[in-house]
Amino acid sequence: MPSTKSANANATASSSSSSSGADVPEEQKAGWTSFIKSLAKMTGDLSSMTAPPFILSPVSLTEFPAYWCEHPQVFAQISEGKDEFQRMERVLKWFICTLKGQYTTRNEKMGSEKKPLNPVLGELFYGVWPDVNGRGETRLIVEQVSHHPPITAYYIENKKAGVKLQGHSGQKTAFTGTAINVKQSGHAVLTVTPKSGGPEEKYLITLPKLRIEGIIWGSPYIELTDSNAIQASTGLTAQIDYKGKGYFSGKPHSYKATITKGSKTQQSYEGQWTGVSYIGGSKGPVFFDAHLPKEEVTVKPIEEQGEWESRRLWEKVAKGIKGGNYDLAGAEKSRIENEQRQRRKDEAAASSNWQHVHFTHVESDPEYQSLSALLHDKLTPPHEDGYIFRGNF
Ligand SMILES: CC(C)CCC[C@@H](C)[C@H]1CC[C@H]2[C@@H]3CC=C4C[C@@H](O)CC[C@]4(C)[C@H]3CC[C@]12C
Repeated sequence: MPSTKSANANATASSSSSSSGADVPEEQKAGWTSFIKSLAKMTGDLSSMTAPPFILSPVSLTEFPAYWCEHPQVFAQISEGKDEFQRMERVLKWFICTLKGQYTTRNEKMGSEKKPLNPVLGELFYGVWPDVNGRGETRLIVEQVSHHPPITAYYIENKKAGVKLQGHSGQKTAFTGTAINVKQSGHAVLTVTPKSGGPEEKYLITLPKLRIEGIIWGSPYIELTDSNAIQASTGLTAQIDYKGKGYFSGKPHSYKATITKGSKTQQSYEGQWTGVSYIGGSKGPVFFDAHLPKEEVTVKPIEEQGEWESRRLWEKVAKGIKGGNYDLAGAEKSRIENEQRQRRKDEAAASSNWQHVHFTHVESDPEYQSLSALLHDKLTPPHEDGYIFRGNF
């Protein structure tokens, strides 16, 4: 049984800190225990739950879409693939290269997975990766398009390279007693204009499931589970299957991927998304090495940001969390939340709605609809909401 196996592997990995809450500061142990108890009663959205200070991150979820482009070179080079297979392989490589940043950065920077700041409706995040060696400038636009449930929409474009990504993301969470299962909602569509000529290509990217382990010890980390897919308008499909410690290789953060056309397998890949992966089997040529240095997004100084921009909006809360001044952090957070509640009341009274700045909501995303039809996958619903970028940089 897969579940037993992963639970055992995890227990072994953490045997040095076997007593519950071992990594929790002494004075926050009671708070951690009651947080775990409240997880059991959670109904799918833990973003608004109160958690003890040691587990709080000073970074808002609106910053997370930047993880899609911390290797801007790999992103830009997708359009230089010579044929549809090469371009799909480059899309897969780019997707795999984002995973380490997306799912392990907080552990690396802050010692464990943390609870991000829960964005307010209308929160914005802008960033850029400069043009280096003529690869072109890459721009990022993020907007929080829903607060309940939280949904973040984003748009990333390198005009010169002819590569752009539009997507949105939300999460449904469930507590198993020892781990948090996270199902991601939303999807992304990558549009590529091949440098070799020919029509624009679209790639639908579905999102993997997460399991947050290490909760009991107070040192959460993410393992990816199940699978996700990349479906190209050219008919090529990539499927990525994830396994933790003890499955494909005995190593955590492992994956296997295949590129297929119809029922024909074109190529397979395997390895660790946090390390090295190989073409064919584990003895094949290197496909991707995750030790490649990443480039963090460049953001305007806070003084030059507008009041809805994430780092300016959360400035004092972040300062409080970073400096251990949790009273300040708490007071500022309440001030922001009260202000939001008042806005919603005023809107209701005026029968008006909050207007998105950069995205238009559609009930069924037409690109999703046509690409998911090619994917022949029972787990992928035929329709999903879309947040379409209006083109206003
Ligand atoms: C750490 C424990 C106690 C609290 C858990 C907080 C939850 C809300 C956090 C922990 C890890 C977070 C995820 C980490 C990485 C990503 C990938 C990104 O592309 C979309 C958001 C998403 C999917 C985050 C959603 C929120 C998340 C699930």
